[in-house]
Amino acid sequence: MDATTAPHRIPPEMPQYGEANHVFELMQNMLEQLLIQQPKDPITFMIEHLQRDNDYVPKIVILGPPASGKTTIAMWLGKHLNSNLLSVESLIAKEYSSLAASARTHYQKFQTLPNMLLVRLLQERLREEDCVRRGWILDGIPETREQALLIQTLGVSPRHVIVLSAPDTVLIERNLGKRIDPQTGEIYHTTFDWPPESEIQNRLIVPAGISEGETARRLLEYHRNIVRILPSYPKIVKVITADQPCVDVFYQALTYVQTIHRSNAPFTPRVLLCGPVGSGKSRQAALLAQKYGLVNVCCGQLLKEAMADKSKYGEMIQPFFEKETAVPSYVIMKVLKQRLDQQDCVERGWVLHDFPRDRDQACLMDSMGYKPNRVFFLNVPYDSIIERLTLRRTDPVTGERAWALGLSAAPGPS
Ligand SMILES: Nc1ncnc2c1ncn2[C@@H]1O[C@H](COP(=O)(O)OP(=O)(O)OP(=O)(O)O)[C@@H](O)[C@H]1O
Ligand SMILES: Nc1nc2c(ncn2[C@H]2C[C@H](O)[C@@H](COP(=O)(O)OP(=O)(O)O)O2)c(=O)[nH]1
Repeated sequence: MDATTAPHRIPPEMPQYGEANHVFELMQNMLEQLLIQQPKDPITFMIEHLQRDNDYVPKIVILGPPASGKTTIAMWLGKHLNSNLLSVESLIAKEYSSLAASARTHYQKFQTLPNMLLVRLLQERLREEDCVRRGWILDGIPETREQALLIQTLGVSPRHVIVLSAPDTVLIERNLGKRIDPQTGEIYHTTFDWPPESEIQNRLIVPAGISEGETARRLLEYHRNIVRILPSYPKIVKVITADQPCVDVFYQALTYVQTIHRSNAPFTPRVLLCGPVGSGKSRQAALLAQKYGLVNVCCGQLLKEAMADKSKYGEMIQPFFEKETAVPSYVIMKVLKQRLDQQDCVERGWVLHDFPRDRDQACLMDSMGYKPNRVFFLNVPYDSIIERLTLRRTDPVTGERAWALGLSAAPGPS
């Protein structure tokens, strides 16, 4: 096939640049907001969106039955992440908002809000600069599937949804000990979280709606709704047991909200296997190559092939093999570059082993622009390695390795 009909070669720098700068996610988030907000002037909107650079601010929903600790965890997360805590109470308490004023009236009468009113209140709040810049944490919102769907049509999509769970009996018992500081809004508990300062202790109040009957009624309401809400958030829900100390719940929640979900960006695996001889690099490389369609690149094998082909690098390598001395890193890197730049490695990705073997080689590889995006270090006890190496057999024809115990050999490098 001549150069005019050969497929267009994607230079390896392109996918690497896209991955390193999260270009795909950047464009995907901007496009998502563009289609949701439908601004009159898309160009200005896109420029402002990109300048805001708020694609990774917290967008968290915390759901759970009464007394499961939603507000407690939401408050602690809000402080830790410097983000905004939004609950029904905080939304209707908003000042200088006619919407909030009418919501307050309705809430005082019926202790609940119509779905559309709540969602419009939420939309008004999320558009404010602090929520745009520092993200938000919804405490107990949405309460119903209808609210979840309405919120989604507004384009408000959380990145992480945490669902707290605990047995009803535990929650009914727990709620009886709930106390609130009217000055700060902080939540305490007569048994699990009692403030040390006597000044705070003295001013704590017993909140409404914590009696056994009231909690049981709210639990019934919650169980009926939650099963219909969760399907709105496939793949981003994490259930955390709330029947454990608050601090443990908090740290599990914090760990989860700090994870970044896999994006839909095209991903070319560039895997590096490190580890002592006999740790299983060749075997794992062969299995990874087989499973994910990667190119299995064994550095040692490459050097032998270069010598067998009597290529110019092969002639440079030959003397070092004959004298059984280390081949200079820059020569190895040239052979490696030749292989990793081939179309199959660029398109399918690669799994490399037997190189780099030291820091200098790793820095050389990095400086040449070959940056693995997954690195595994195989750590095996010394005795196991000795046993494996004594039992290892290599096929002189195919180079495949197997165990003297008859373990089938995984396919060798390609
Ligand atoms: N993991 C926990 N272990 C023990 N007590 C907890 C735990 N989490 C919260 N609490 C206590 O339980 C009570 C209820 O907590 P919180 O108000 O945060 O729950 P909630 O889910 O927001 O409840 P509601 O939905 O009724 O507002 C508080 O007194 C709080 O201190
Ligand atoms: N028990 C056990 N043995 C393994 C495993 N991976 C590889 N082996 C065996 C197969 C080989 O005979 C020997 C060394 O494996 P290898 O893949 O050649 O090691 P490496 O020198 O490439 O790192 O150990 C493994 O995961 N478990």
